[in-house]
Amino acid sequence: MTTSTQTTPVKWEDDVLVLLDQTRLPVETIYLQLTTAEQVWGSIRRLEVRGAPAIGMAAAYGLYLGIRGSEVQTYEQFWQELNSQADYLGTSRPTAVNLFWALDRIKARVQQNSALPVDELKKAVLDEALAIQKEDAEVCRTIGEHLLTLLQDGMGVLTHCNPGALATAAYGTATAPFYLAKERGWDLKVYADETRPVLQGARLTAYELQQAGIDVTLICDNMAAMVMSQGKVQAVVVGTDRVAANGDVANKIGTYGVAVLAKAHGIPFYVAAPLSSVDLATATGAEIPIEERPAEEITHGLGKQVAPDDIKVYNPAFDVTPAQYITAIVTETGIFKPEEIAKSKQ
Ligand SMILES: CSC[C@H]1O[C@H](OP(=O)(O)O)[C@H](O)[C@@H]1O
Repeated sequence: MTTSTQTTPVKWEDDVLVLLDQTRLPVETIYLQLTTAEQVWGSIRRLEVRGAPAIGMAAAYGLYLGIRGSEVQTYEQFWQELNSQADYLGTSRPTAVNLFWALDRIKARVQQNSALPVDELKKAVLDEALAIQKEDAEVCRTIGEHLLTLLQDGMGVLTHCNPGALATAAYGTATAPFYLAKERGWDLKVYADETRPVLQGARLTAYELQQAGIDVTLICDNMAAMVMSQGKVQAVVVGTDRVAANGDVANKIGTYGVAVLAKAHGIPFYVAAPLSSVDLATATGAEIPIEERPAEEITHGLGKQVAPDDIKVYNPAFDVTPAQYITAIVTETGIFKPEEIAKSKQ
């Protein structure tokens, strides 16, 4: 199902979790071999694996790595160990709800099979992790099909951060229509915001779309208004880390500003959201936990000091775009007005 031009960020091979180290792209292609939950926790925290669906997939495999060597004998002991490992992995990053969704899904599978011996419960954990990854590729492709109905051949489309194949099992969420458009011979012109501070747009989106032969142009974040005013962009499509029940959307820092600009220029602003990112238990965006990251990501952003020693820094990794700025949220179940996002799960 995956096209050969896409890079796979997460693989389960020979009983080892293999992650493409996204901190080294686009200069180096390095694969990490992980065998413990602690290693997975560190990889998620350091952004070696990142992007909401990919974080969920990695955590799912991490949960298996955390319990596979356990010597517990009874279901009760296994359940306790599973919960302890899941709680630990859940502390790696706070904003992308896919992390918690994946861990909860595995716990539910174990609960449903509580009569099985421990060895078979372990196998069920791995099977569920594999299923999560397989389904994600299908989900992303379906989101892409829906998004394509909102776009037209020849359009300019702006995106922010990396909601791409590198963030998912395949296709990406917001980038899925770009891959599908390419398959159909359409000519979409993608504008990728570089996405400060750690440049996922420049390092990852520009890289993966270029690798796939998709027409992509890299711009600095502060060029989006100019590009829109010049009529180069007819739609914005972004990903998300969590959608609240009222249609507010958390995504990479800077997304809110792009949404305001899009509204000011009369450009539709679409959010691609797998249902694993839709969190109806969180009422509004104000309740979404926003990760704050180390000051060094700003003061030494490109491996070089670019700010004075001991400067005060504020580094929120995400912002919340209020529902009023969002034209539609696109999930695998269809296209929804933000205020009607609950219908996506019915
Ligand atoms: C489809 S992935 C959603 C999301 O993940 C990114 O965050 P990060 O790279 O920090 O994990 C970004 O917000 C993308 O839009």
